[in-house]
Amino acid sequence: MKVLELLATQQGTPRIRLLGSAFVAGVGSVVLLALVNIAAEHIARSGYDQVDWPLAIAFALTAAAFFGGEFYLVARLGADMETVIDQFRVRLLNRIRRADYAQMERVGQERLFESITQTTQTLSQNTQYLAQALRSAILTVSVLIYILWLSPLAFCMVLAVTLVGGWLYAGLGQRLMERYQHMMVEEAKLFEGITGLFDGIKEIRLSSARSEDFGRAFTEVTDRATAIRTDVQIHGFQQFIFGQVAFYTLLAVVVFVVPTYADDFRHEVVKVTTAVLFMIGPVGVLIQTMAILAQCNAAAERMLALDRQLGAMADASEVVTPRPLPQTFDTIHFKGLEYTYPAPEGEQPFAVGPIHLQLRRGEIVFVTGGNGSGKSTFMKLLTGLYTPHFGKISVDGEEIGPSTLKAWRGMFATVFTDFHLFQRLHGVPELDSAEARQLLQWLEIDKVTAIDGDHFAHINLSTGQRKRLALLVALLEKRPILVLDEWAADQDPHFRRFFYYEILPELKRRGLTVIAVTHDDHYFDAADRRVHLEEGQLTEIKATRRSGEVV
Ligand SMILES: Nc1ncnc2c1ncn2[C@@H]1O[C@H](COP(=O)(O)OP(=O)(O)OP(=O)(O)O)[C@@H](O)[C@H]1O
Repeated sequence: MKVLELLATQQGTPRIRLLGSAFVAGVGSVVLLALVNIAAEHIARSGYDQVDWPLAIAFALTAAAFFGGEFYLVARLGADMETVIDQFRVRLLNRIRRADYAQMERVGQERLFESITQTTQTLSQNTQYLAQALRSAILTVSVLIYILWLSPLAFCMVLAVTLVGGWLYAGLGQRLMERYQHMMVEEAKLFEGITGLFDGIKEIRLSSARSEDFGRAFTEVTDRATAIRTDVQIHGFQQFIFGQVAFYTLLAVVVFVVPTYADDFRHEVVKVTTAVLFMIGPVGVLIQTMAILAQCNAAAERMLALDRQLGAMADASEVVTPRPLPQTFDTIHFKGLEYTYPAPEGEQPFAVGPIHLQLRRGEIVFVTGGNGSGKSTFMKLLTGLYTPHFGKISVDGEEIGPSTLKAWRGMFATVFTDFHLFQRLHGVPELDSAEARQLLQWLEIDKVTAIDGDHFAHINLSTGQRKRLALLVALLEKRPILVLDEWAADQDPHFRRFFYYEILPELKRRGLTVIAVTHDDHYFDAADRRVHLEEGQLTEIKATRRSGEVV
């Protein structure tokens, strides 16, 4: 059971607690059943004249222990399950934070998002059914043990029918589970389709051909999802009917078959039949919750598989002891850096490099190149998001390896084209509110937002304004190298000029090294150097500074 495996990942002793309360509930149920049978036997033998107080008190005490154990079992399982889901969600998110970026890109964010949210939701919504299924399983096993005590032959036959029935039932369950997993995959595609509709609503509105094509494709996806969902329901019901048939077969075996082989069974037949009837409730609940249990099991399996998958994707820097790099540097060397994307068979993969480049502290370097020339890939290589397949990076002669990778990444503050602006200033060391206010004014953004404690008052702004806030965060991070990817593209002409001729020189004066991807050929003279990418190959371009100096 993957659910129990998942439960075992929780710190503390949830399994021992569960087994303890399960034992109390199981033993309690059998003693209750035995007391009822003993009382009935007394009445049958001696008639009824007054309440059998010792038996009645024993019944009341056992019932109290039984219900107490059951209550604890159900309540604890719910609480333990919630805790384990919470711990596991945090564990998965931590694994994502520490996973290799390139591998994460390959897996795809939607898949990870869907896996984490859907599986935790399935488990969280069904914890009460899980507890009921566990309680029913315990009662069933306890009653079977009681039947063994009453009549070994009846037990063997009941067990044989239960095992054969259980085996066939499990086979049906396996088929149900496969279909359920298939259904989850189809539903994930459905979810992706809906996300695509909202994300691409402009593109869809503007092209009726695209809109119709999208509609057709989406209908195919929903049809498939509906068909597999119906199939899951049919298989779930088939399994339910089979469970009922198996139960009545069990009763028939007790009443018609066992007495044929055991002469003295007539003394026990009523007790065994009572015991089998006592099982009706728990077995019924087990049957009803089996489909839910299968869903929870599939969800738990996906969570465990995701955990293993993310564990195997751990970033190289996470498995070694990190070492710091000097706070300042003079030169950075890139020697023969190469990176190739995996490509489908028969297709030419896109490759960047070999790149040979030397960066000096305090330089403003522009990176130019046409669309798809590899600028963003180069930026990811440069900042350590991608690990080069060949070549090396060294800072003042010290080669970057897994142990210095974190420190290397820590040298960069970035604003990528697909940047994300967090409302809270995560990771900004000792926020100086006077400096933050000055930066807000300098970046001409103080009229539309403010910094309130450790977060921005508003971030629901235009892309250009949000980019200014992202730049502000990057500057507050106080890293020696600032990487900007087409930062000025969303700024108005006034602020674009201000950025190239005021902001960049001021950052240089403050000692920052700036590496900026840009298409703004009017402002190429704002850079100290320009490197150009074409089909992944980097070359240095002789540039003329504003002053007329050729560099
Ligand atoms: N995640 C990826 N997986 C596979 N190939 C990729 C991936 N990202 C980029 N590529 C390939 O690398 C090429 C260069 O992409 P890159 O984003 O680096 O170019 P770019 O110069 O930044 O382009 P643009 O100016 O359009 O943003 C793309 O054309 C694509 O073929």
